[in-house]
Amino acid sequence: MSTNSRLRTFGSREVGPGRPVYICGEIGINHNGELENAFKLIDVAAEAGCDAVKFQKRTPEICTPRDQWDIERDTPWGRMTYIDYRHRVEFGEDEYRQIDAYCKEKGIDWFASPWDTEAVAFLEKFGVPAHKVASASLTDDELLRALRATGRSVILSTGMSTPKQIRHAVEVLGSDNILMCHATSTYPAKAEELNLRVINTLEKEFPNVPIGYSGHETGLQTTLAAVALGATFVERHITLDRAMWGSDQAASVEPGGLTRLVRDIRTIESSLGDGVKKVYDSELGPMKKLRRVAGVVAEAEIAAAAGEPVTV
Ligand SMILES: C=C(OP(=O)(O)O)C(=O)O
Repeated sequence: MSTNSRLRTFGSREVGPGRPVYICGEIGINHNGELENAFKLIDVAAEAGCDAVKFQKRTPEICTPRDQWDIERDTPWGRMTYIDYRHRVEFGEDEYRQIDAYCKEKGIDWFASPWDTEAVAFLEKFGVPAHKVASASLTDDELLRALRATGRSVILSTGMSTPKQIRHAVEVLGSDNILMCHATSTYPAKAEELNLRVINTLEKEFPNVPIGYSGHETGLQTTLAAVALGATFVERHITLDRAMWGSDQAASVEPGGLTRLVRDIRTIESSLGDGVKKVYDSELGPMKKLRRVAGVVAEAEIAAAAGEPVTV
């Protein structure tokens, strides 16, 4: 762990205030069980400049309630039972070995949200840089304890959760290794239900925890607003095509949008600065030309004034 209590280690990178926003393209199950789709989505994320891609890892027999197993549904692969479908969209060890090798080749991190403790053990075999707790798992103490025991950084998503449940999850996980994400768990989420100021509420309530944002809205503006409000981690679902089959595709970002999102996040974070009022050297020319009453113009005085509290 870093000496700065609000920085977290994700593999070789530090995440938190003062560090570049860590941008994660959530593949989830938008690969529809096809490794080729996963590779294409990894390409899209790497080319857009994302730091990571993320998957969801479930042990179907544990995560699917027993009374749902035999319910039949139509899928692109024909009519099948729900448990067979859950297996159809789940990658196993061989596929994840290939994903791991491909991400290394592309220079992009990968990790996942384990939905059960067996999935935690599975992911641990790969030395992932972090784990994520999906909002749906925030109340699963057994899973949280297994994640804490890994000693890795854990991203805790807080959609569909009350403040009391969030505080309890933080107690179970401990606050030293977690990064918390504000989220609204509707797909797609309406702008008026994003409540982005919660990012600042969480910052105040958990002063030693970096705060991020996991978005399910359509469009990009509100995710950019989350960065302007201080999100240190951003996650959006990504897709090859929003019209593809699958429950998350419609609320996902397509390749062109992802490129713009990463570009604009980088611009916004560089524009936020350090909050210290100063006169830039580049402003001296316009100052000389435009200011009728000279005021303080000596460069030494300008340099000395940088960082002085502004009193109005
Ligand atoms: C659903 C997930 O997360 P979130 O709650 O942030 O959308 C996930 O990580 O699998």
